[in-house]
Amino acid sequence: MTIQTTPLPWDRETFLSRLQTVGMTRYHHQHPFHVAMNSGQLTPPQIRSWVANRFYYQRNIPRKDAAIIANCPLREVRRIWLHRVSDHDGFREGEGGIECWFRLAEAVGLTHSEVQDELHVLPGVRFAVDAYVQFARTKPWPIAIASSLTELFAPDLMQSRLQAFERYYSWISPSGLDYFRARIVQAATDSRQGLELTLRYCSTLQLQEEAVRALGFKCDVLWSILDALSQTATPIESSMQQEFHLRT
Ligand SMILES: O=C(O)c1cc(C(=O)O)c2c(n1)C(=O)C(=O)c1cc(C(=O)O)[nH]c1-2
Repeated sequence: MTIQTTPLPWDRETFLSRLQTVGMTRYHHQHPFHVAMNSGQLTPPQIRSWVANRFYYQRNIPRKDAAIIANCPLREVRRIWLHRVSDHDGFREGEGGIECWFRLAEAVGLTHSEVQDELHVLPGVRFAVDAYVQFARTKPWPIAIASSLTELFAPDLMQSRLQAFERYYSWISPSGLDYFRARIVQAATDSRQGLELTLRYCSTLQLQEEAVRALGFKCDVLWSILDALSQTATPIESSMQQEFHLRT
């Protein structure tokens, strides 16, 4: 008779280091689009395109977080997660991260309505973001929480983005960058909470391995957004080019 033994879960340090390895090797800070952006090489139309497309990500984050809350039967976890929805949506008109993103959009020369109506959102960006929301709707909530852990790596990237924008893209009004200033602090809190929940509730080896895969999946989501932006001559670029050709 063979006795089936359940493999032991990783200890906390091993689990943490597996998660960190995924982030360090696959996070979108290394994508050529980000490297070009943070070294001042993007044109105004490319910046506009990034802002208009990233808006689609921003507006879907609270839907993703609401899906996690809906799937989680533990009120102590829901209590921790709930602020993420209002951080982005605000408590009233004119507040919250999405509103800040609209201000960034206006600062780079986009109108409120073209952003709101998603006029410039690329198919690849839509597919990637929708996949993230669907992932949160359909996966066990601790796994969906683990997929948010890219945020562990976001504050450093946002800090260098902020410096790059102030240095290379001075045509953008500094008040347009408030989203990043606020988010550097929020992302640090969010990722700390997400990490504690992941380490506590992904308590079997199977869940731990799935959490590491979830983080890889999320890196792919963010990477695909930038791939789509890199490979497409966007409507924003085309209209700007037409304007340019008319003037010259
Ligand atoms: O600009 C960025 O590079 C970046 C990255 C990430 C991330 O790593 O997931 C987020 C954000 N920004 C962000 O603004 C944000 O609100 C956010 C929420 C989440 C999430 O998965 O719950 N990630 C991110």
